[in-house]
Amino acid sequence: MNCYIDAGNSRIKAHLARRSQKDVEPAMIDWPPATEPDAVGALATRLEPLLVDEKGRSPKQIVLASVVEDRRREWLETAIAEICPQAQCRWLTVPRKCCHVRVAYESPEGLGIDRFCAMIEAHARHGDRPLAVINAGTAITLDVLGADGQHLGGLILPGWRAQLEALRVTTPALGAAVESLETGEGGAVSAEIPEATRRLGLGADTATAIELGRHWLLASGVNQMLAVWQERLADEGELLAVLSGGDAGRLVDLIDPAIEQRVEDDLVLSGVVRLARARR
Ligand SMILES: Nc1ncnc2c1ncn2[C@@H]1O[C@H](COP(=O)(O)OP(=O)(O)OP(=O)(O)O)[C@@H](O)[C@H]1O
Ligand SMILES: CC(C)(CO)[C@@H](O)C(=O)NCCC(=O)O
Repeated sequence: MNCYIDAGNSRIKAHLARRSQKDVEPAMIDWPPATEPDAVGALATRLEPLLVDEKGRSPKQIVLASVVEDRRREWLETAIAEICPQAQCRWLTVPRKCCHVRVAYESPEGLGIDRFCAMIEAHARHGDRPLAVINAGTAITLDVLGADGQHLGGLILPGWRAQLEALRVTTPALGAAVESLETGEGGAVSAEIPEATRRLGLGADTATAIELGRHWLLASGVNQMLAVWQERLADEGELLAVLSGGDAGRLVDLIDPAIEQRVEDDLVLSGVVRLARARR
């Protein structure tokens, strides 16, 4: 039995699998807060149900794809060693080329492993046409692939929560409005925006102005980028936008219906499994 882990900045996703298993069934946990005095212990408690199955069996090999800083990487390594000391950990790195995808970065190791895994999985699923692979996580990344698997490069944008966090830190006087959006009342604010206001795109109170601001920032950036690359790659076929990540459902609502689009929730973790099993 192997375990595949996608360690993102907000959450950790894991899939416990037998070698022959095809479907990826992700389980998800949050990182312990930075203020947690026993971060490793707290992480091990959260992680154990993901690593040990109902019969008490744990994996022989744990394959990890991580985009977090060294400190949380060490927490993860130590927590895993506590839960299943016999398991061998294998940290994936980005190769120049694998699974028919060739990385645009001059130094492939500089590219996020989550972006690479999402690209190889999207290309394996839809590789006969150009793709925009969009990962709407803590950061939103958007990578363009030619129909032949050549990565043409990408964009990194602050994600939904990160945009609020930036305003909270840099403009403290907006704190109350930001907090109303962050604490879930934000969901209510955004749900209560009347359809006409949504289309006009202007807020007449601070929380709505912030909510519509991030709506339009992402909608205009992403749609403009998709329109440009749809046109540039027209000779290779119609561009398909493949979305994954915690905010994929929100982002897909903002994408121009003229662009073909699909939400595929398990994209990164499936790509982790694909990369781990690939012959290189
Ligand atoms: N329960 C939740 N916990 C954390 N984030 C959530 C939750 N529900 C929705 N989200 C949204 O999902 C986003 C995180 O998505 P995801 O879990 O895919 O990111 P990640 O893989 O941890 O981050 P990244 O890969 O960008 O480092 C958050 O920015 C937030 O807006
Ligand atoms: C951009 C994020 C944070 C998105 O998860 C991750 O892919 C990452 O840390 N990337 C490294 C930098 C890069 O991809 O250029």
